[in-house]
Amino acid sequence: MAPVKVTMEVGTDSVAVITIFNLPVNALAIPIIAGLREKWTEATMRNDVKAIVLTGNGGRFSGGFDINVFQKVHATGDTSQMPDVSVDLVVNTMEDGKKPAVAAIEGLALGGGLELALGCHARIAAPRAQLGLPELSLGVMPGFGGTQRLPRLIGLSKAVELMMTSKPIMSEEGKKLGLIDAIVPSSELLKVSRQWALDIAERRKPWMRSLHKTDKIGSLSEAHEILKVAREQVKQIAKNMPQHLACIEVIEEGIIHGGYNGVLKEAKVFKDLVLSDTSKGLVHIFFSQRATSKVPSVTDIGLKPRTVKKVAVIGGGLMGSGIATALALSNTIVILKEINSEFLQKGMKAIEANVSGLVARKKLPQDKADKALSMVKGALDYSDFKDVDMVIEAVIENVPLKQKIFSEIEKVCPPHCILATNTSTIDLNIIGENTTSKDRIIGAHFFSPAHIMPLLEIVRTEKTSAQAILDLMAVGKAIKKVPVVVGNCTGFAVNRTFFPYSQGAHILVNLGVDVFRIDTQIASFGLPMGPFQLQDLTGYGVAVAVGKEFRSAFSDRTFKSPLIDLLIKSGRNGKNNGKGYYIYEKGSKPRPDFTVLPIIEESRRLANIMPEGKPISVTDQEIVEMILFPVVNEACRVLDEGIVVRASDLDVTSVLGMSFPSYRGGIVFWADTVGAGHIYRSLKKWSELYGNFFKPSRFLEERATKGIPLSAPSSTSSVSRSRM
Ligand SMILES: C[C@H](O)CC(=O)SCCNC(=O)CCNC(=O)[C@H](O)C(C)(C)COP(=O)(O)OP(=O)(O)OC[C@H]1O[C@@H](n2cnc3c(N)ncnc32)[C@H](O)[C@@H]1OP(=O)(O)O
Repeated sequence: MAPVKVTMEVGTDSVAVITIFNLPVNALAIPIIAGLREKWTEATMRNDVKAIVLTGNGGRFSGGFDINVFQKVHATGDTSQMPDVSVDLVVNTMEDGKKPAVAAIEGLALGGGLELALGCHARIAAPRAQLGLPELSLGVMPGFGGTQRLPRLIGLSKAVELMMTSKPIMSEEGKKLGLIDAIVPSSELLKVSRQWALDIAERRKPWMRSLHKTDKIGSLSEAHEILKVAREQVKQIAKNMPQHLACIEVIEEGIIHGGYNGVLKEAKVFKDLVLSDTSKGLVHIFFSQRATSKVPSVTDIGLKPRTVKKVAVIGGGLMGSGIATALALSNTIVILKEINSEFLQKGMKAIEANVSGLVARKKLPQDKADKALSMVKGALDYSDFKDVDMVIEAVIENVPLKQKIFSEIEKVCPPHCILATNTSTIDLNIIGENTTSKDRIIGAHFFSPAHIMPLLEIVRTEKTSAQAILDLMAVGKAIKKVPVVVGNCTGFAVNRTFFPYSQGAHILVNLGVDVFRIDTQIASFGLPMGPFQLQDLTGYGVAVAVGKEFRSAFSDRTFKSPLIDLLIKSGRNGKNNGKGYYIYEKGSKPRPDFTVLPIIEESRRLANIMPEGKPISVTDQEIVEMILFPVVNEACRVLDEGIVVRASDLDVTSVLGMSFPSYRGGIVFWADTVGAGHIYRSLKKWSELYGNFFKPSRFLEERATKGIPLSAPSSTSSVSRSRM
C-alpha cells in the first residue's frame, strides 16, 4: 500500500516543502491532518526555515477531506471524530503563523484541499488544475474556512456560484478571478513557489491573509442582493436539501460580523450538516458510484482493457445517433450504418444537431465539435466493418431483425470485435441465438438522450467473456458514462426495477386518485417530474411497447391500464403532439389539461378496480408509497436473483437512470431508511385490498421478518443463483 504521510524537506534556500502523501487523490485523512499540524509547527519553530511551500505528491494537490470519515460519522453519529482543522490548523497555525506559506497546486485542489490552499499566503498552480469547493454535493459545506476565504479572494457572486453548483474551475480561470497568483508549467511549479514564498518572507511580495481581505466583498447592500438572488435560485436547484441555504447563511454571517465569526459559525453548522440524512444519502452515492468499477471475476483477474478505436453503430434513430455522438465526442472513430440514404442522412443530421446543441449551451467549444463530427462516417453496407473493434446495434426492438443483424455482423467483423446491443428489454440469449460468438455478445444499454444521460447499463449473459465486459466498461468510462454491470433478464436492472413505477401510478388513477395530485406528490418527493408528465415526455408508444414486454414476462404482477389506449384513441400523444395529460406550448411550462378528466373517468369505468365503485381515499404520503414501494419490491427480486453485483448498484442506477433523488441515497438505501418492515406491511395490506401487483416478494418478506436491511449482502452466494 502506498504510504499515508506528510513529509517536510528544508532546502538550502531555507524553504520547507511540506508534501501530502495519500494516493490516489491525497485525501486529507486524519493522520494527514495530524502530520500537517506537526510539520507546520516544526517549520514555524526551526530557525533555518524562512518560508513554507505546501504541495501534494503524485501530481495532485488534494481531493479534500477524507470522505471515509463522513461515513464513520454517519455510522456512529459521533462528530468528535472530525478534528478541528478550521481554526486550529488553517487560521492559527497556517494563516496567522509566523512564516509565509505558498500552495503549489498541480492536478486538483478540491474541497478541504482548496481550503488549505486558501489558508496559504499565495497560490501558484500548474496549467489546467481543477479548483473547486464541491462539498454541497456531499450534503455538507466547506468546513475549513472556504465559505469565508473564497468570497474574499474572488468576489461574493462568483464564490457563491462555485459553491452552489459544486463545479470546479480550471486554474486559468482561477488566475483571472484572483484565486491563483501565477500559473507556471508543472516542471517549474516547486521552483517558482519556493521563490514566491521567500519573496513574501522578504517583503518583496504581499503577505496576504485572505480572511482579512475586504476589497472584493462589496457593500453590505450589494451582498444582501447577491445572497437574496442565490436563495431564490436554491429553491429551484436544491429542493428538499438543507446544505445550500445553510451555506448562504454562513457566508452572510461572515459578511455581517467578519470573516473570523464566519469561520466559527461554519465549523458549527458543518457538524450539523454532516449528520443530516441528505449527507448520508449523498456520501453513500459517492462511494456506490465508485464501487461500480469493481466487478468480481472481471476487474480483479489481471485482465487489461483492449483498445477500442473504431466502433460501428447500427441504426441512426434517436438512440443510435445519440450513442454515435457520445463516442465521437470522445474521439472514437464511428461508422453509422443505416438501411437507406434517407435514414442515414437523418441519423447524420441528428448527430450534428446533438453536437451543435452542446455548442449552443456552451458545453462544447466549436473546435471540439468540428473534431467530433469529423470522426463519424456514414455507411449503407458492412464494408467498413472489417476493422471495427465493437459494434453497437441500436435498431427497433424487433427480435427477428436483431437476430439477422447479429448473424451478419458475426461474419463481417474481425474475431476480436465485441458485438453489443442497445436493447432495453429483449433477452440477449435470444438476440444471439443464431451466432457462435456468444462470448462476445453483450448489452450496451444507453439511456435517452444517450449523449447526455450518464448511465451505461452493461448486460452480460452467462457466456459473455470477462474481457468483453472489461472492454465495454473502459469504453463507457472513456465516453464519460458510469458503467454498471448487470445480469440478463427482461428489462435488465434499471427498467425492470422501475416498471412498477408507472404501473403503480396507473393503478392509483384507476382507483380514483387524481392524476395531477399524483404527479405533484412524486415531484415533491424529489423526482424531476411525476409519472404522468414523464409518460407525456417519453411518448405513449414507448409505454405500450414496454408494457407489453413486462406483462408477458411478469404476468403475475402487471396491470393493463385502459388509459393509454384511450388517450391514443382520442388523438393525444403526449409532448410529441402537444396534447397529453398536460398542454404543451412553446415557451411556457406544461399546464394540466383538465379536458383529459372524462377520458380518465372512462378508463376507471373500464378498469373497474375501485372498491364498491368509489374512489379510494389516500394521504399524500400513501400516494408516494403506493408508487415507490412496488419499485422497492421489484428491486428485492432483482437482488434475490443476483442481477446486480451489490445492492448499491441499484442505488446508482436509480439515481443516474431514473433520476431518483441522489440525496435520498438511491432506491434501496432509501428503502432501508424507511424500513423493510413498514414497506412489507404496507404492501401486504394493499395486496389484500387491491391485488397481486402489491404482493410482497419472498426476499422482502424474509428481510422484514428477520429485521435485516435490504442492502445487506445475501448469505447464499448470489453468483450461484445469478442469471449472469
Ligand atoms: C471540510 C471540507 O470542506 C470537507 C471536504 O473536503 S469534503 C471532500 C470534498 N472533495 C470532494 O468532494 C472530491 C471528491 N472526489 C472526487 O470528486 C473525485 O474522486 C476526484 C475528482 C478527486 C478524482 O476523480 P477520479 O480521478 O475519477 O478518481 P475517483 O475514482 O473518483 O477516485 C479515486 C479514489 O479516490 C477516492 N477519493 C476521492 N476523493 C476522496 C476523498 N475526498 N476522500 C476519500 N477518498 C476519496 C475514491 O473513493 C476512489 O477510491 P477507490 O479507488 O477505492 O474507489
